[in-house]
Amino acid sequence: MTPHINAENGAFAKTVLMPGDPLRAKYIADNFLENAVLVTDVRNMLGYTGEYNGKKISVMGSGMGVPSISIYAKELITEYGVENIVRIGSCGAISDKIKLMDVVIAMGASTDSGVNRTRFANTDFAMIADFNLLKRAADSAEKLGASYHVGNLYTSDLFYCADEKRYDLMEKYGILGVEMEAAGLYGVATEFGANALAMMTVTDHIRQGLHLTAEERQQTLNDMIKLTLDAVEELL
Ligand SMILES: O=P(O)(O)O[C@H]1O[C@H](CO)[C@@H](O)[C@H]1O
Ligand SMILES: O=c1cc[nH]c(=O)[nH]1
Repeated sequence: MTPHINAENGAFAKTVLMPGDPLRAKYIADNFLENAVLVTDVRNMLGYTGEYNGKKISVMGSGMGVPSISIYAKELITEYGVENIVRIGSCGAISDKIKLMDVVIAMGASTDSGVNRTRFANTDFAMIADFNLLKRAADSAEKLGASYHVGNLYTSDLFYCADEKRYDLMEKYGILGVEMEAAGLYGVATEFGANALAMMTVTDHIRQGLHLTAEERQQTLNDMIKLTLDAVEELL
């Protein structure tokens, strides 16, 4: 057990899906996994292990922001032997080329967070996804006919960012979506030798001021969960 995870040794599968919201972890366990059991609940950061088509898989909330996901991802890898972590989250789009409900697969994650510079001698380490997970996710999106984009994400420390110019710069540099954890997850996975991928559905359009309805959120969430489970099934 760790300060933040009260699961027994061996309680997690080698592949863990990580939504930000712990209730989304419960939703996935209840609706998409078989024989799911709660394995950790410290601070209500719920984690479950169950089966997908008879193969062991876990799902656990990460909380919001780089510090939160960094704690859980690090402990899962070093204390529970987790090998693959796939973040399934939401993001805001900037470019008009990206639409609400599209899926964004983060080949790389740019960030204003300082953690990766802290890690890498105050220089810039390119935070990238594991290629095998990335390819599987893109193949799964293709197979399911999802509207998806693969490229650079922006992980922000601020959800409420007053600097509008920052979005101009992001658009110019081809950022597909803004969220708050991927660069942290990629940093932890790189440091501790695991594989990571972040996939988001576009729930908000920052420029256009658009947001999904509750019903649309549920639909995109279900689609992304299915896409992700199919993408990782062969690795379970
Ligand atoms: O929907 P999740 O996975 O929580 O992701 C996004 O939503 C939260 C902000 O509302 C941040 O965690 C951001 O990254
Ligand atoms: O971090 C986030 C997540 C969803 N939507 C946003 O605009 N930002």
